[in-house]
Amino acid sequence: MSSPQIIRVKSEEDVIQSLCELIQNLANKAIDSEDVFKIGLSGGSLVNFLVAGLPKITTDWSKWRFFFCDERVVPSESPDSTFGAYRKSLLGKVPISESQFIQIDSHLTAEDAARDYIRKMAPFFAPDGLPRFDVLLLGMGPDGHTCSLFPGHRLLDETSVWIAPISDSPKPPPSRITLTFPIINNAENCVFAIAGQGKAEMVRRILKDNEDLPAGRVKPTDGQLYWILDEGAASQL
Ligand SMILES: O=C1O[C@H](COP(=O)(O)O)[C@@H](O)[C@H](O)[C@H]1O
Repeated sequence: MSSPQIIRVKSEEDVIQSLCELIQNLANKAIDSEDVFKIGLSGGSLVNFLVAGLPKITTDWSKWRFFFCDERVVPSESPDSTFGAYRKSLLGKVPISESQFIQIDSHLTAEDAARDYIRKMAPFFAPDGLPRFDVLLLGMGPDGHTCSLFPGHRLLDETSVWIAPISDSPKPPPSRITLTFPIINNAENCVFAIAGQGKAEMVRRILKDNEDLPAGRVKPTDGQLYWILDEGAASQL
């Protein structure tokens, strides 16, 4: 793994700008070489970052395919649905359609939804080996979780499936699906974009103290890891 690139900027607006410039570069590079750009989205604060920044970038939007790093198994009309959040706030701001999102089937149990999502994802990737995303956009909760991989949870050591179900998420809603570490760490680029003092302690525990927390286990084996931090988030480094 190459060493993580830690990009320190002043404000949340600067985090959004750096993040979206980086996404633009990576997207256009992938489109030039592969004619498609495969990006994994997280929920939470990332949604607002992307809604503010993506309308400003220049790219061929028709080539983008949106996957979910994790998703809550709730109807897309629910305020807890990550797809629902992007549909409500991003569609209409950039020229993309719902069909470019690889969505979960929320009518299924988490177990079946995870299996179904693997089936939906598979045709976008080479038939042998692990899926290799161009970019995974990752969040980090104040407890150090990323995707729906929570501290101390048995899914941290899951290596047998690309996507795992979780029905006891400590953060509501309890029923979710999540990428597992073998897939996360097979991505070409993993990007954390973090703003605010509220995450400063966790950023320090991961990046400085090297504590074994879920977000700290993101270490792409043959890819690049980025942490984009504003002054607040980087204040304990
Ligand atoms: O529950 C979740 O939380 C994380 C972190 O969210 P944030 O609001 O603290 O940024 C998010 O990355 C994940 O996708 C989501 O399901």
